[in-house]
Amino acid sequence: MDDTPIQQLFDLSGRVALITGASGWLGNAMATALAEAGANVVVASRDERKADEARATLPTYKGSRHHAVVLDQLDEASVRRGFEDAVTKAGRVDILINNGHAADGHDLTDVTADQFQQVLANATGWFLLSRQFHGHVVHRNASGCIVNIGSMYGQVGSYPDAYEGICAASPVSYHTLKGGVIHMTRHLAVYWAKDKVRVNCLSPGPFPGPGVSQALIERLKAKSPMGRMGLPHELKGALLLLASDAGSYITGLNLTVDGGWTAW
Ligand SMILES: NC(=O)C1=CN([C@@H]2O[C@H](COP(=O)(O)OP(=O)(O)OC[C@H]3O[C@@H](n4cnc5c(N)ncnc54)[C@H](O)[C@@H]3O)[C@@H](O)[C@H]2O)C=CC1
Ligand SMILES: O=C(O)C(=O)C[C@H](O)C(=O)CO
Repeated sequence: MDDTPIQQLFDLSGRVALITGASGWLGNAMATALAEAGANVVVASRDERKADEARATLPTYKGSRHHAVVLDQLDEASVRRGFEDAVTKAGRVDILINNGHAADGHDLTDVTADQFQQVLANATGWFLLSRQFHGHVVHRNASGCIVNIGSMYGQVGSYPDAYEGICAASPVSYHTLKGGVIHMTRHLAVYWAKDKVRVNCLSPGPFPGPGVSQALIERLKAKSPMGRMGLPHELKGALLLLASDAGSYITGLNLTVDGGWTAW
């Protein structure tokens, strides 16, 4: 019986966490959660300046140090270089958060094959980064964990009139991507469990950022059992459960944080 006190189970002191898209709306909150739990955070972004700005906002505890690397998940060479750069700067990587994404604005009627493929390519990038991370952990004979950021829209479709008259409907390519990411999580979890690499998915519900119109927020609120939108800090607890020793026996899970959206 391990009698580690509960406070220490969530403690990430001394660990290194790499997070993609950390300059974004939810990425910044999740990077902050990792830093607040004591981790050394490596902020990855396509843009060097944005990565460094996001790094500079993170709190430090007990001598933790944060770093910034450039990584475009749609470019295989950039994924490889970005990960190597993270290892060079931080010494190693223990936790990988696949969070970055860019969806197209097109729906069923007008999306082209190239646009659709481009969105699905985000899953390829997450897979390549995960595979490199897995190799790194195995090479060090260590343990590690991956958290993929899914979506409620990887589990349920959006209702057809949700966006009508307000903006383009939630894109079909994005829904396909997120469903794929949730299932890739399960597949990698099963294969890599023996290598002490846990793989889980954290799927947010509606967490509209500053650019989302009030009209759409009202529509989404009307559908949400809790009657309100999620706030970025409300992902922190779930992220730390999956990324810390508190979740040591959890792998292959899709943990949904959606105010009840997918419950009905
Ligand atoms: N905001 C929401 O309501 C929800 C968000 N999510 C998921 O949460 C994650 C974060 O979303 P938000 O913070 O809202 O989005 P955001 O647009 O604010 O941030 C996304 C970040 O990903 C980065 N990114 C885009 N393409 C990239 C690439 N090729 N390589 C590396 N980084 C790239 C962007 O630069 C940006 O920093 C995404 O995976 C999204 O699908 C899921 C459900 C709901
Ligand atoms: O990005 C997702 O996945 C969403 O669930 C999107 C939000 O619900 C939304 O449309 C408001 O940001």
